[in-house]
Amino acid sequence: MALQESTGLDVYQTYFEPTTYLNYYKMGQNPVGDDVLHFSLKHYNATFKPAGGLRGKLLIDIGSGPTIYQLLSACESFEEIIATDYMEKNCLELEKWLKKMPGAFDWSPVVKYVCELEGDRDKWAEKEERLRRTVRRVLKCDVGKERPLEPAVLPLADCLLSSLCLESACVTLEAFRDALRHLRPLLRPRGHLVLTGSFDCTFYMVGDLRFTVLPLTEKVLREALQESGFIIERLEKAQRGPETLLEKCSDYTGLFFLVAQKND
Ligand SMILES: C[S@@+](CC[C@H](N)C(=O)[O-])C[C@H]1O[C@@H](n2cnc3c(N)ncnc32)[C@H](O)[C@@H]1O
Repeated sequence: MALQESTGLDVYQTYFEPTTYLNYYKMGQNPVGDDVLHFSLKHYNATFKPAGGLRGKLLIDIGSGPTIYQLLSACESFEEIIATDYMEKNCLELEKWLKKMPGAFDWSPVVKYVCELEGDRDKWAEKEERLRRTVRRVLKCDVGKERPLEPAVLPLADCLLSSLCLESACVTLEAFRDALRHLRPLLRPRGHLVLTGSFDCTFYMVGDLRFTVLPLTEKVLREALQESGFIIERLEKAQRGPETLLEKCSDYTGLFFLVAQKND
């Protein structure tokens, strides 16, 4: 037990406000959100590119939060995507966008940016529709459990993706390793894990509220993946963008994007 809830208080359920968190992803308005978007979208684009990129039937996104940016490239190369989160409120916020409900977050600047990376900015509306068709379910998930998606029974995934989730969900290294161990059985043999996160981060703010993060180093990250039965194929890193340095909403020093393969 070393998740955020180990204090007895379920920090995410109690305090995390999806619409406030989404302010990070108003492109051009939040330097930290832009830092994350520019870095990760570039690497998602390269990872899921049509020629030689990862592809398959099922991709499961772990700890999606209220966000869809992480799925915009993958929706071109996977037949089905399942989004998941620990919080019902985040799942509802995702459903709002998927079902085009009033008040849904406007992802179009981010979708246009990804379409530009893919070579045709004008295809953004088509891509939004494709993603809405491809995300088949939004499920409850808890990486602290041996079976994170229980009671759902799913086929083995060809790819697991998780962005900025594990180091937020786990407050100790032991819990981080356990979470990787819990996720592994969801993946088919030789399936891929696409993981993004931050280095040396101890907190991030959502509005006025502070969320604790497990500070990761490259060494610790590599060891945890190896011990959990993953072989890292690619590890991309970037230092925190200079334009973010005055921002006090988080103390991360850099970002990582990795692709690893389940080793059996
Ligand atoms: C920093 S947000 C990341 C959201 C999104 N993936 C992104 O890239 O912006 C951390 C997410 O982890 C989720 N989370 C917290 N504890 C969790 C747990 N035990 N299992 C799964 N997800 C969890 C939170 O609900 C939240 O959506």
